[in-house]
Amino acid sequence: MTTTPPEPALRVGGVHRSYGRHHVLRGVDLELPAGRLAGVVGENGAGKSTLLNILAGRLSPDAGTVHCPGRLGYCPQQTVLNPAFTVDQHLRFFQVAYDLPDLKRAHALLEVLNFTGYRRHRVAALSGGTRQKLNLTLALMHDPPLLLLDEPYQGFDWDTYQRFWDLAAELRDRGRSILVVSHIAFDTARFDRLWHLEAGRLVEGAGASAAPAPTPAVPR
Ligand SMILES: Nc1ncnc2c1ncn2[C@@H]1O[C@H](COP(=O)(O)OP(=O)(O)OP(=O)(O)O)[C@@H](O)[C@H]1O
Repeated sequence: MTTTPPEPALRVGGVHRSYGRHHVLRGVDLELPAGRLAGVVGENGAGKSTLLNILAGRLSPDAGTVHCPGRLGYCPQQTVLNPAFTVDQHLRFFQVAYDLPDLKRAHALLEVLNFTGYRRHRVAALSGGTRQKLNLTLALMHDPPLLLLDEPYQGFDWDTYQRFWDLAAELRDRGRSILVVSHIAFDTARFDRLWHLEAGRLVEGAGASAAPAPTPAVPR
């Protein structure tokens, strides 16, 4: 009896994207199986956010295909939060948008990321790191099979940075696929696969922007 290999969570082929005459992506190919934690690193301006926007369906490629059979969670580099609303109100809006029966998972994520105490605080009054915790929670709270995370640990303190990686490992172990995009990758050993976005294409391996875990590797 032959068994069909499981469908990858994400399959990308020959993606090109230009802004005017600036040809940013020049044939990106990528396949992400279920239950993998993968990274894309690249210098500032390499096209990482452009790629993630295309994968998330927020931007059209000029050419190429993106196949993603399930739901996805997208954590954008720029938080899309309303400063006038509280953390709880954001959770409620996204509960409706995701059609979730309850907020159990969202509240568990608040605990994991250690910001339950801010539930009634308005976004305007939150620190940058706490806003990013909310940004990440909104991307994860519906527990999708594929996560696209753009600079997800920006602004995190050391403890939260560690909590982020524990959470990512737990999601991976539950079969979720995670693609983390960053201009710099400490702790490269945490990734099952790592690509470098270079001259508009993905090159497998650490590449110039990746650094082995320095001591101390504290993100700022
Ligand atoms: N809307 C736009 N119009 C014109 N050029 C753009 C636009 N968005 C991005 N670019 C350009 O495309 C290139 C890639 O940008 P992108 O934001 O994807 O890079 P990045 O790798 O995510 O950078 P960073 O690490 O600084 O976030 C840059 O040169 C940028 O100036």
